[in-house]
Amino acid sequence: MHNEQRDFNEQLPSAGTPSTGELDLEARQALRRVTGVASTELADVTDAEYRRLRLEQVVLVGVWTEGSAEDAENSLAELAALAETAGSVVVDGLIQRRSKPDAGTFIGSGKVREVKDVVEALGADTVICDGELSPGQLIALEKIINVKVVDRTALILDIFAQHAKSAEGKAQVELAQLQYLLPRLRGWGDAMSRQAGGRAGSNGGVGLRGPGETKLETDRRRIRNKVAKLRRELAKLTVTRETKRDSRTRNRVPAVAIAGYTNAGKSSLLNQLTGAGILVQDALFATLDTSTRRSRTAEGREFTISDTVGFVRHLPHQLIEAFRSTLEEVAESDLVVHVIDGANPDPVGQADAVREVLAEVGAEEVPELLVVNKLDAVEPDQLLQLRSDWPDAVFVSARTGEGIDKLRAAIEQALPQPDVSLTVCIPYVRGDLVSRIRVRGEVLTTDHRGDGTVMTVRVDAGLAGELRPFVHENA
Ligand SMILES: Nc1nc2c(ncn2[C@@H]2O[C@H](COP(=O)(O)OP(=O)(O)OP(=O)(O)O)[C@@H](O)[C@H]2O)c(=O)[nH]1
Ligand SMILES: [Mg+2]
Repeated sequence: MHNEQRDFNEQLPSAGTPSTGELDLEARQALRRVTGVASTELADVTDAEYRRLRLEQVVLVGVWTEGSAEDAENSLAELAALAETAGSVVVDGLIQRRSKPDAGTFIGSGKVREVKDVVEALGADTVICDGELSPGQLIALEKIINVKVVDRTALILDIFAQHAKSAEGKAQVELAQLQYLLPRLRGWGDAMSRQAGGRAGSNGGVGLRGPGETKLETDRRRIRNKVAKLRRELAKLTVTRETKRDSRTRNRVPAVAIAGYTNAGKSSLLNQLTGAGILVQDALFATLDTSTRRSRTAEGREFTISDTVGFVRHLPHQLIEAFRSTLEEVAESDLVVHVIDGANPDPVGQADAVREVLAEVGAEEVPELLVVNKLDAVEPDQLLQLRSDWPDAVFVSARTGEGIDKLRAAIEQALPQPDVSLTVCIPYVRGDLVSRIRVRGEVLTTDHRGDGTVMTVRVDAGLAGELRPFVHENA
């Protein structure tokens, strides 16, 4: 027990070190450093501090509780893609059919022995379970199988940690990791009883945090402090983001958000639409930071279009929570372009998963434009099926560019339309207003006169308000 605790403690900054930005970085890296997990000896792996998962040869284990065999296989195939994205080699995958996961060991105890045999035969060093397991289940499995056991949630958190780039993204991921970690710090049993002795006894005085306190309690307290600090940092970043968004709202530039399942081709589409040059990868969660580009409709009206983090089935709730401010941007956009990978075996299931997350962040009211992507790679039968499932969807290939013009037109159509018609006389010194009208609205007629330009225009309500002083009385 002592050894296990010591390991974890070494990975946190010591309490007395001055708090600087540098330390934060150090703390973050320290938390993820791999210490003592090179071997798969149980002694090294049973304390469940959040380690950077060093997954090499992995065996996947799933429980098939509902749906068809195909659904279960798709789910495991997705887990395999996640594991590969995290940098591991999948050596085997096993699914057990059960009415529900076993409370103690996730899969049935008989099956655990089989997994152990497979792990030994293949020389695997990690087992990844397709679900979110309780700390107890993870411990029980590790005890029997004798290698590291992690769950889907930890795997996704790890990929996010590897891919986070911006300060905000990193802070969001770290917050999610720590919240995942908190209930998983081990050693409850005897730690708590020692603790109780300390508290209730002579040690409960001034130095409450004295020698009677267990390592575990210290670790927990440090993590809680860190969580509070991250929350404060993120709150500040959220304010900045909101200020930006407010100024955009004031200017009433319509906002389009590209959302969808991970690897659906969201970044590829944004690149096609705007030449944005965003990283495209055949990897899950390649994009974690939203990037926004400006674009114009055929008539020259301006709008913004943003790429967002992809979704996945059973997206860890810690991540949804941590990425809430990012995801809320989707909720506040004027249009969600929901990109679907038409070549995936289960596009409908993926679309449902995306809509679930959208609803959870309050984006279900935003008009949705369905886009089926990867048209170049969809099998003819599946294409027929998709066209009948989603008759209103736009079918495109971000790779070949097919359908992109149609998509652009559909986006323009779905944007809020300028719907206030006015005749205005703009003095020649207010060229700025004329260009704003061109950017945000439509100019129907123009007539240059002595006192200025007389125009009949169609604009949004906000701009109409600004133009009120220039409304031409005897038009
Ligand atoms: N065949 C085909 N492949 C495509 C198409 N669009 C994108 N891809 C591929 O799909 C993979 C994922 O593309 P991305 O644009 O990175 O997808 P994303 O939705 O941004 O993914 P994440 O950011 O990881 O969630 C890449 O390998 C792309 O080359 C397409 O129209 N056809
Ligand atoms: Mg992307």
